[in-house]
Amino acid sequence: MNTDTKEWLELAEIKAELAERDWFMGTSGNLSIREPDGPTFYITASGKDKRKQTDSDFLLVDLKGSPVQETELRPSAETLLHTVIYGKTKANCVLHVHTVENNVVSELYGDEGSVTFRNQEIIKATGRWDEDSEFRIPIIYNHGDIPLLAEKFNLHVQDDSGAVLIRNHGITVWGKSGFEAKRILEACEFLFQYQLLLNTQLAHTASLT
Ligand SMILES: CSCCC(=O)C(=O)COP(=O)(O)O
Ligand SMILES: [Zn+2]
Repeated sequence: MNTDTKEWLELAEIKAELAERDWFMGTSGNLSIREPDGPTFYITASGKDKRKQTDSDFLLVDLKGSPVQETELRPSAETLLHTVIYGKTKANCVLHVHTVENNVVSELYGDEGSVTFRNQEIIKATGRWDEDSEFRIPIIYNHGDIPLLAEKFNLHVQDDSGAVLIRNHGITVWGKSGFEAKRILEACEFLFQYQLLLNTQLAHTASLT
């Protein structure tokens, strides 16, 4: 496996940054980046500690998620979600992380099927620049059957950038570049932390009155 292509190095850099944030607890998370205009993408190997940097962190797969080169590595168990995005959008990077905050938000708002943010400057980081922009993140059930999960996930993939929460599991975001995908992911996690802190403060204030 060629480990010094531009895409490999970019994905390795993103992975290191997300690891620095401690967003890969318990081997969770998976990341991918598409080869330029290509039908192949690099994806994290399954089950690894993504905080570690090694020459076998990623493997190259096709749009069905099958390795295109001889390898002992297994692609991420959630590769199908990445193939859904690359198959129907012009996205070039997909990031999936489990954080306590994204899990708690997904549980709090899961019955509503989505969580919507408004009146937050950081919404601009998702590409929504109007003052009254809303940012709605769908929340889907965490089906253990990955093809079924991918089918449900597919219903929320239309644009070249976006985000979907999987209930009590994690978030998957995508963008036209690694930079955009990371920016959206960071904005989402900011909004989750804000919402949880706000809920706590409001509950505290209510308990005093
Ligand atoms: C250990 S978390 C369960 C699997 C998961 O949700 C995940 O994100 C990591 O799976 P992978 O096969 O990509 O390592
Ligand atoms: Zn996961």
